[in-house]
Amino acid sequence: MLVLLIIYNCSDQVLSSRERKQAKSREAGARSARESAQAQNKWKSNLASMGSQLSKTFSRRKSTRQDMQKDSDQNKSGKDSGLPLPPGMSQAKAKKQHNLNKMINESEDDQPDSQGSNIETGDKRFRKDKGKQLHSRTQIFRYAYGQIEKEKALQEQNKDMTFSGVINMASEFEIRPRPPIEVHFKDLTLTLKGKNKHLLRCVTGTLSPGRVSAVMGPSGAGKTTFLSALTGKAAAGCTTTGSILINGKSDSIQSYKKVIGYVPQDDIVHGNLTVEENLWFSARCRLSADLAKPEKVLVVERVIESLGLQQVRDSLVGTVEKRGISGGQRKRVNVGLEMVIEPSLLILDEPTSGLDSSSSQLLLRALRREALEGVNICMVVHQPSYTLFRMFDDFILLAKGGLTAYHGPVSKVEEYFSGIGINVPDRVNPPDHFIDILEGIYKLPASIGVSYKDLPLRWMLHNGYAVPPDMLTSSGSEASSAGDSSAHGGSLAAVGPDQSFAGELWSDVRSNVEQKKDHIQHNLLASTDLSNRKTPGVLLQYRYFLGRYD
Ligand SMILES: Nc1ncnc2c1ncn2[C@@H]1O[C@H](COP(=O)(O)OP(=O)(O)OP(=O)(O)O)[C@@H](O)[C@H]1O
Repeated sequence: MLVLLIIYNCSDQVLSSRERKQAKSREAGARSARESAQAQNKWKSNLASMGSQLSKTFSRRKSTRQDMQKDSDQNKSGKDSGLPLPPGMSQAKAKKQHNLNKMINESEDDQPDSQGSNIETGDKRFRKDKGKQLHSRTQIFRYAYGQIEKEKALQEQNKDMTFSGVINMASEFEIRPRPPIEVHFKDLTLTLKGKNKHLLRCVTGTLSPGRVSAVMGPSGAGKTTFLSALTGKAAAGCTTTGSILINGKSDSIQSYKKVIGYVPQDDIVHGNLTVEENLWFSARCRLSADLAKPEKVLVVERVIESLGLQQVRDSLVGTVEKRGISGGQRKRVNVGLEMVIEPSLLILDEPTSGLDSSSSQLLLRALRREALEGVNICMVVHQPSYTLFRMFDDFILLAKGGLTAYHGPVSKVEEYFSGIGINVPDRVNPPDHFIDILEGIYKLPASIGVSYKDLPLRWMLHNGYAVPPDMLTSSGSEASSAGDSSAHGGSLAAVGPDQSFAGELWSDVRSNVEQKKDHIQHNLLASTDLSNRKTPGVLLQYRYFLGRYD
């Protein structure tokens, strides 16, 4: 008993001293990497300015060039002073030349040492050895921060680079681009079993790698349902029709679950762990098991850096009883948990809700950076500011009843709606205006001859999609029933008002039984893994769960 008490009392101290050591190594690694990056930048700029100075001087006199070379050689060997001047060179010119040579030598000295360059981004030896040379924590952190500094510089240089440009750059610098996942869905329809109620209807479109898509629409339109359908989680209790193609093949989306990140509306963080421990737990369990430790450190540090979590990395996330980090930081940790698994497809349900404008922008910038590596990102977002809205590539606007009112580039949405006579008034945020229309809050003028209930049908006809006969019979009335009824539950063919109480009860019971049955089937059916990633086994994951990170 006494021994147990001693162990219990000492365990906290052991852990905190380990954390202190870890923090020290990290700081040392980060400092060294930053100094190395600064030295490299200085060296590069010195070299560039010297290049121009040299070419000017060289072009002036050929004979001087020979002398300069001689002088430079002498300088390097330490015999630069007290020597007779070369014939034809004045004292002033010789002094200038001496300074130039000194600069060359200084900059060569400043160049990062062999160990530093050994662990820089894209170092082939390091990549081949998979980090075997890096033993100490400081070395590992130095590698990670060296890489992050380099990526930052590259990003700065290539602000306006396209996805394909980044892929080329990535291969040049040996940055791993993610295996791309393109999701194409056609006539995706989800009907609640037993109730014959549509939650999604005839949704057609494509989510492409390297793009960030925003899903918006009135409350209850089916945005969360759409995200769940994309990740293959909507099967329980629903009949799904239509097709989903992954990279052009009709494989199950579940086969790629190891490379799909899903951030639900609710928290998925562990309140009793620190921010860093949360991220490490996710990374260790879900990254490839054979990824070298320095690479894992790099992934985690990169996410901490890009989500602005440095200040709170060692803070407890917190629970209801024990207050931890702020709500906005907590949201970012939730996103970070899925970012550290290096997903190819990242689905997020309202990650910016409750965040102020600058935190939302920070988060979106971090996601845009992921997209540059080829990640396909799709997220539900509520009332984004105009600046935030313009940061998305694609826009999916859902109407009530799970129908699509628009799906295409953000840059084209206003053009499309103005084509049907709907113009965004001055100083009104376009997505807010379209959602107000779909809610029926903003009344469209009769002169344009379009009711808000017709917008999904308009979209289908505009794209030449097949329209279900019931929607065609009367352009307004059927679609309108989608809008109206969904206000009470999102149904096109919902339970009729004349249905008896017993009938309603029976359909509820049937629906519940169907949902439970599907849920069990869904959990039992194993799908073939096509993700090409081997994650740690259950036992190892359990070990990670029991211990904290090392
Ligand atoms: N399993 C289910 N059983 C019954 N109805 C469901 C089920 N899942 C979703 N719905 C209904 O489908 C409609 C769409 O729900 P969903 O959560 O997708 O809407 P949303 O657009 O994400 O809403 P919000 O913006 O308010 O979060 C809602 O009316 C909801 O009640």
